Amino acid sequence: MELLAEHQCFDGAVHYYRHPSKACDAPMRFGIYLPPQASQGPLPVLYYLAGLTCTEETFLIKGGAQRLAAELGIILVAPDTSPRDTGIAGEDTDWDFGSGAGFYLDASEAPWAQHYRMYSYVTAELPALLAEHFPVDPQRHSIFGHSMGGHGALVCALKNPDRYRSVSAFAPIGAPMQSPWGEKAFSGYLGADRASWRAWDASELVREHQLASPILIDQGTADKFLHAQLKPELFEAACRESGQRLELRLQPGYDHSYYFISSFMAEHLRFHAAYLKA
Ligand SMILES: N[C@@H](CCC(=O)N[C@@H](CSC=O)C(=O)NCC(=O)O)C(=O)O
Repeated sequence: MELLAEHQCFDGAVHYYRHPSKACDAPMRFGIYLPPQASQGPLPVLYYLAGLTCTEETFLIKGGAQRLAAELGIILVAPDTSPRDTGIAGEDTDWDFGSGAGFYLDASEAPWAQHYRMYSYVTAELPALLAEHFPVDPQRHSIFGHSMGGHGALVCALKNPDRYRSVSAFAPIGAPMQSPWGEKAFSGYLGADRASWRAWDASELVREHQLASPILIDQGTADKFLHAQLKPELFEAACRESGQRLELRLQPGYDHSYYFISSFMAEHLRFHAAYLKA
């Protein structure tokens, strides 16, 4: 692992690393916030999956989570949103597909399948790497995210009900099979057979697997992507039908930005802390 940058922050530190990833067959980057308590022993970990166009820096710069993470003694981990510079033709052409848009799934379609394996990276390779190098408690992991990453967090949790203690999301894509962003990504990464897409759509997965803890979602009502892309009502309906407990909070006047995310960050951290400390 190569340390790219280190910044002291609320008596702890933000570090950025690059490392060779087996899952993605490419170098990957991630950021980590180590609160001051990290010098004293294993701590719980909260993963944050960022949205389209973001990097491993976006959440740690704009999310406003470190002050409370330092108080609560929680390690924050923010992976990049895709592999980069893989050499795949067209990788950097669109902002909503390819670089910065890995969708936290394992692609099955050439040429993406070799490198675009963000699900395996986030749920298996990265936790193993963290366990080797940082004082993380392997029994206490939770996950949250925004937009594409909010959906990714839901998928990671729903596919691994025993691995994550809690999941929450800011303005997640609620049902990617019924969203232009999702249809574009799934067509490219998974191919034309829509039946295979269901394994990567949270509104489908929640019909098969329910979580012991309730899911928390915040959604701004002034979000320009709300009606065309995010459609939280579809995820809400799937949760209702399957019996999954969900708290979907519509926040009047808030948009899709980190001004919205940072406004509710403390509530999400406290939500996760309740499960991580138990
Ligand atoms: N380029 C786009 C806007 C891209 C955008 O809004 N990205 C969001 C995530 S969207 C869903 O995954 C984001 O978090 N951006 C980073 C930020 O700092 O706000 C457009 O033209 O609309």
